[in-house]
Amino acid sequence: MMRRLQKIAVLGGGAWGTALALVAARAGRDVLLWARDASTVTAINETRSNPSYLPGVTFDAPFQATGDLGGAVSGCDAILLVTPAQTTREMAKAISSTIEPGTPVVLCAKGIERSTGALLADVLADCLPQATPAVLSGPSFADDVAKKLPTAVTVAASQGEVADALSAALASESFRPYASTDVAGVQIGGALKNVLAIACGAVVGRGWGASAQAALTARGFREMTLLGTALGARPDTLTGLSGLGDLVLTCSSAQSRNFAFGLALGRGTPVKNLMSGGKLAEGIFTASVAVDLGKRHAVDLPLSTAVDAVLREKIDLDTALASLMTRPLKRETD
Ligand SMILES: NC(=O)C1=CN([C@@H]2O[C@H](COP(=O)(O)OP(=O)(O)OC[C@H]3O[C@@H](n4cnc5c(N)ncnc54)[C@H](O)[C@@H]3O)[C@@H](O)[C@H]2O)C=CC1
Ligand SMILES: O=C(CO)COP(=O)(O)O
Repeated sequence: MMRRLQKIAVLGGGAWGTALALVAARAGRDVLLWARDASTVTAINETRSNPSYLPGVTFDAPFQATGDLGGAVSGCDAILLVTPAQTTREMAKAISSTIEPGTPVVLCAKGIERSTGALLADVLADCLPQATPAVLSGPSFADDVAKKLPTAVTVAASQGEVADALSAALASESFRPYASTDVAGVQIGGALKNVLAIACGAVVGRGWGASAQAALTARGFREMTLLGTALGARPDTLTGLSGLGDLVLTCSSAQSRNFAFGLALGRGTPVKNLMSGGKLAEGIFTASVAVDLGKRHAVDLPLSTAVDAVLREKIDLDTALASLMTRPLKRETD
């Protein structure tokens, strides 16, 4: 059995990093959060809150923040990496000289590296080979988690005992991790659901109705299943919390930033206005790389392709809908 993981470093001072630091602190761990922005470090240490990212939440369990990355990582038992997906490589490189061999690094971002098409665990294997990669994903809004609302997620590592130890380190009465060994499957569900949530938001924003929203969610799940299994995901992972569970959450709630992005798009906000600034919507980055992966693995991804084409302003939403509705008829499971 693995030893208890007591000292946890959380890298990333945004909404999800802060919520996960609270999760670990509630579970009785010693937590140090690293944030890039000095104002976040000061707010966490002096006001027990992170008003820029989690307004209205005062922490109910103790943890400290620091701006010293090496100091946060040095001597820790596990690292939760919670910066945006596209920063994974630079973050992994930045901690490579400090991390102890074998330390679990839990990928908490939801995305695929845009420049290479690599899953984030493969990015870690590439530039931080001394770490033990793990993934945490599932239906979990940072705000809900920070407010101690009941949440369940999946934690995967290729060695089951690592996944079990991480689950035990984070579990509390309001946060229930399920352990898995399907590292690829857990990553793919979390990445793809963001693209589909943009599409669902657009359907709602454009007023195309709840029937279309449900159809898109179900056909989106089909895309997730086809691409996921082509990339090595296990089907039972994709029907679990990190796949179907998260897809249902983000395809149905404007609390999702990806859904909210699509909603604004559907209501007529131009793509270029939505792209400039605003909240992080990881699906924007994942859409094009999902399409590339689909081509590479000969998997047809009509919904992700439509989202990508709309985001690139190659087609508008009405054209996207028309092209989806008039595709050649086919058997549902073909
Ligand atoms: N917010 C949520 O409900 C959930 C978010 N996630 C995932 O967690 C990841 C992070 O999301 P959030 O924390 O919500 O985003 P956020 O926008 O709230 O925070 C992002 C944080 O990353 C920092 N950051 C940005 N670029 C950086 C860089 N180059 N180096 C270091 N730090 C950098 C920002 O300063 C900020 O502290 C995303 O992949 C998201 O999909 C996963 C589950 C839930
Ligand atoms: O991943 C999430 C919930 O599981 C958060 O979704 P958004 O990034 O779309 O807000």
